[in-house]
Amino acid sequence: MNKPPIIFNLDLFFESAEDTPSTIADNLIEELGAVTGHLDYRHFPDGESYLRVESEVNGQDCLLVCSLHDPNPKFLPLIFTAEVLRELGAKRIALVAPYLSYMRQDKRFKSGECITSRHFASLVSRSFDFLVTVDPHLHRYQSLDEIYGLKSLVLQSAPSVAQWITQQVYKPLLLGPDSESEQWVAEVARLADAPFEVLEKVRSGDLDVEVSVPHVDQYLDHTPVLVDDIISSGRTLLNTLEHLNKAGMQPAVCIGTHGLFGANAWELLKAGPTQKVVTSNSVPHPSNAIDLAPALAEGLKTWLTGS
Ligand SMILES: O=P(O)(O)OC[C@H]1O[C@@H](O)[C@H](O)[C@@H]1O
Repeated sequence: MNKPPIIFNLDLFFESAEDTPSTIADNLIEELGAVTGHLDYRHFPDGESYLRVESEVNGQDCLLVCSLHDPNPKFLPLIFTAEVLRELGAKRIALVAPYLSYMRQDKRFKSGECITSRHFASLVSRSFDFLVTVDPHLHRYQSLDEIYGLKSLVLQSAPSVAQWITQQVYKPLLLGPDSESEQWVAEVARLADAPFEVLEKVRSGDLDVEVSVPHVDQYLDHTPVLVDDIISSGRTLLNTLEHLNKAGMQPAVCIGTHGLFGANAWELLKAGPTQKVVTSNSVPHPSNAIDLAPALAEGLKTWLTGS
């Protein structure tokens, strides 16, 4: 019989005690009947990393769970862990990154800009055998294969999001804030059996976003549900909320698959004309309400039982 996979929760080293704890790794251990991997990770006085694998990994599949928000401080420890596991004889090494960072700069918009998505992908691909993620920000890329050189599995949050909406929202009207969001909102609407509209957004800077007023007259008795893949500065949702409010719609429910909540985005959104702000647990946060572990576990089972 195959030995159970070993799951290392890298998030443990990057969350302070006050933060919302990451639930994905624990839930996956349960769903997959996996074993908890133990690492000793700390910093030397000069800031360099010390890392020791305390579990026996020889011949075993190892899964590294790492929510890749705030990716820069996590990246070196992540790569060091994968490399030492390989040296210690791990059979295969998977990166479980429910939120996959560095997908948004997919083009050189101004001369000299670094297309960070490509270089991040190439670095990750050197150290891992497999990558599983949820709703990566595929805008100009059609698939991860365009930039990643390893086997990958992309899962959709739509079934889990649709289930949450069906259970929690009365008469929902699903709204995507821009054309990029159509891919998510259309699928969620289909699964939740609800109507949807996609609005128009013009972004003229990191914090400068304008969203068109939608034609919502026929939906005034519906609960608007804004669905997007990422909440970062929150500007896209805040702008949309403002317009919906002016158009006389009820306070909206906001759903972001990945809640990054930069600066004061969370406070601003909570204070805005919104009923509720909800995210998946891809990034640990008080807004987490949608568990992605069951979907990730299903995807990982296929990889674990494959050759
Ligand atoms: O407006 P913020 O929250 O900064 O950014 C999130 C938006 O930026 C896009 O790339 C995402 O798809 C989402 O619509």
